[in-house]
Formats: sequence, structure tokens, C-alpha cells
Amino acid sequence: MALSKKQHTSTDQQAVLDAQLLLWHHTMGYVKSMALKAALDLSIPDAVHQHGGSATLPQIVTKVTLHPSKIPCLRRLMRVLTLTGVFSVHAGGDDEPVYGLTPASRLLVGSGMNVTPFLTLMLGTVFVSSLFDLGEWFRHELPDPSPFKFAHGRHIWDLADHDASFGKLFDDGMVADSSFIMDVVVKECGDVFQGISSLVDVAGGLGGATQTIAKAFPHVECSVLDLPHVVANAPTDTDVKYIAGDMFESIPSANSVFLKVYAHIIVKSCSC
Ligand SMILES: C[S@@+](CC[C@H](N)C(=O)[O-])C[C@H]1O[C@@H](n2cnc3c(N)ncnc32)[C@H](O)[C@@H]1O
Repeated sequence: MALSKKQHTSTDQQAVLDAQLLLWHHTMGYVKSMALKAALDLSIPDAVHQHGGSATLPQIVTKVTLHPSKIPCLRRLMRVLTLTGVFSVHAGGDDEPVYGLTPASRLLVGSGMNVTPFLTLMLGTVFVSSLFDLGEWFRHELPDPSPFKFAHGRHIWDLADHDASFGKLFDDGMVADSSFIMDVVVKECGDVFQGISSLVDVAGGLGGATQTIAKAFPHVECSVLDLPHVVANAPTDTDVKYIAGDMFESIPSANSVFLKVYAHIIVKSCSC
């Protein structure tokens, strides 16, 4: 059935509004990231956790450091965080909302599976700002530095070597990510480690992945190869052996080689 002129017009207007909405979602998308960053900076997940997993705003305020004049703003921040699934919310007594941990924010508390250090790294100024001039980076002919070097004048590893606080942020972030994901890998795909007697984790950082493998398979002799500035901070109270070196020069012998989160760097080194 043919649409009337009026129906056509309102369909067109809806399409334009949907298009604008899509652009606004992309343009304001960083608000979600920055709200999560603020929650981590203020330790809001810990505050809710310390109240047994659910807390009202006045209860959260007793655990976080903020200026009293900002309490109404914190309510607005919690609205963003509940709308984006970081916290749940339900009405409590006196109409005071009660905020709860969700499966996502449970990964931000406690000493077990806690991915906070990785999110802190990715949401930090160094990483976020490295994408700020991506458009300008495209105007430069290859071979050119990575967007990271373009923004900061150094490769990631070079910056980690020269800036101890960034180095620590980076290494701790990788340990958190690797410990979390390898726990799942070992439980779900542990078969792949059967029959192995020695393993070298190439570019393994502080060994978040290897420590998990070594704990699950104590008969496997595990070692980690990484750059000297990383190995200098490696744990010493462990059977995992840490070896300082450059993977492009030599790799210690073992009957299995483990690589995690390195493909992008190899591709970069080989093709650019
Ligand atoms: C993205 S991190 C991954 C760390 C670890 N595999 C993980 O997933 O937790 C990359 C690691 O590669 C190391 N790295 C970079 N260049 C390297 C090289 N030429 N030889 C050895 N390690 C290197 C860095 O120091 C860093 O620890």
C-alpha cells in the first residue's frame, strides 16, 4: 500500500533523527568510559563492596573521598553507571536508591579476579591521548611511528623503561588481564598444556599468565622472557624463571612457546 505524503515525511524525519542519534552515541561514547574511570578513581566499587555488595548514596559517601558540595553530582554519576550496567539500582526505604554490584563491577573488587589495574591503564591519559590525533597520523607516509609514538615521541616499551610510574601501571595492568583470562583458559582449555614439560612465555611481562599456568601445572618448568627493565621488577618468591632479553635476538629453549597479546607488535615489526 502506498504511503501518504505525510507518512513519507515522518518516516524521513525519523531516519534523520536516528542518524543524528547514532552520531551522538559515537560522539558522547567517551562519557561512559570517563564515568567508569571516575568510579575507579573514587573507589566506588570498593565502597559498595565494603557495604556487603549494595549501598545507598549516603553509605557510599562515607567510604569515598569527595567534596560535600559534589554529593548531588555523585548521584548523577551513579545514574550513568547504572544505565551502563556497571552498577544495579533498586528503590530502597525513604525512596533512597540502593546501588548494587553487577557481574561487571564484581570484577572491580576484592583480591581475586580483579581487572581494575588493566582498566586503569587503558583509561589513563597516556593511552587515551595516544588516539587523539589518529586522523593526523594517517596523513604521514609509512614507515612512520605507531600512533602511540606519534603522540608521545617514544614507543610504549621505551616510555615504560624511562617513566617508572607508567612502566608499573603497564606491567600491573597486564598482570591483571593475564591472570584473569588465563584462569578461564586453564579451566576451559587446560588440555593444551598436557604433555608439556617446559614452557617459555615470550614477552610475558611480569608473568601474570605464566604464574597461573605454573600453579595449575606444577610439573611444567616455566620461564618468562621480557625486556630487562621489566624483568628487573619480576617477583623473586616464585619457581618461574625470569630471563631478560630481546625476543628478536634469541628465545630461550623450551618444548613449548607461549605468546599472549603480542601479535600486533610482531605484525608491526615485520610489515611496517
Ligand atoms: C602487551 S605486553 C604483554 C605481556 C604479557 N604477554 C601479557 O599478556 O600479560 C607486551 C610485552 O612485550 C614486552 N616486549 C616488547 N618488546 C619486546 C622484545 N623485543 N623482547 C621481549 N619482550 C618484549 C614488553 O616489555 C611487554 O611486557
